[in-house]
Amino acid sequence: MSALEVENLGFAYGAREALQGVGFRTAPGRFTALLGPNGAGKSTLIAQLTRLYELQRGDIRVAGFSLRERPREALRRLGVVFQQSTLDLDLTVEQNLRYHAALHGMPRVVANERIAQELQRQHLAERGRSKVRELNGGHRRRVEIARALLHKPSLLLLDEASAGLDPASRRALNEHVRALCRTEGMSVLWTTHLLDEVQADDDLLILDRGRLVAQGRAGELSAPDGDLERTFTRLTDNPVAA
Ligand SMILES: Nc1ncnc2c1ncn2[C@@H]1O[C@H](COP(=O)(O)OP(=O)(O)OP(=O)(O)O)[C@@H](O)[C@H]1O
Repeated sequence: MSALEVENLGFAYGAREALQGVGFRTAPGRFTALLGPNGAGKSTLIAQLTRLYELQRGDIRVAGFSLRERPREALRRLGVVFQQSTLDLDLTVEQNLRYHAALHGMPRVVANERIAQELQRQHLAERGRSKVRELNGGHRRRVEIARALLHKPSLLLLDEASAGLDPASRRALNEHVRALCRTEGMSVLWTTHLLDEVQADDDLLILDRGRLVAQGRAGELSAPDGDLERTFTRLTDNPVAA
């Protein structure tokens, strides 16, 4: 079964078409990059995936559950790290995670166990008692990943998760999430407008002006010369983002 299936998705803001006939599947245990220049429709797609916006045309399935027919089951299998951080800077890492677990009705004993496991997995075990304000940007993002994974979703969605980080932290975060796929079999959808966050072995989706213009293994899409930047520019008519 696919980790995520998007079927003939269409969305318009009034008369303005933001997504048209978008369809793809992502494989379990894989790092899938959704790449597109500004305005391509990435945020609109994410907003529908997370049910911030109602679906207009088409459907989305998470681990086989349709967002139209079984929205609760679908959302339960989805963990999301949004572009804008929603951590409370004046609470500790553990307090932030406990608060989230309580909001989701997780019994306290279960929550404490899951929090300890997740902090370990995100290499943050020593930072549980630190205030979020004391952490650097990369660590804060990893706290958000821990939080997104508390309810054990099968798909982790990261929306421009590296935005605002310096280049070294950006690379480290990207590597960290790849390692979750490799060693833990996590399915990931990573949206970005930055080509250097894509590697040859990734499954790649390229979105441009509301349409999916390419999908496949990144290394194959950039053949014959292996130059993904040239492929991206050709497909989207867009000079590459810095
Ligand atoms: N609230 C809105 N009202 C009208 N048009 C919108 C609205 N939000 C987005 N759009 C338009 O829909 C299209 C897709 O925008 P969207 O924000 O989904 O793209 P994006 O790929 O996420 O870009 P960015 O990285 O800049 O956020 C763009 O043409 C945008 O101008």
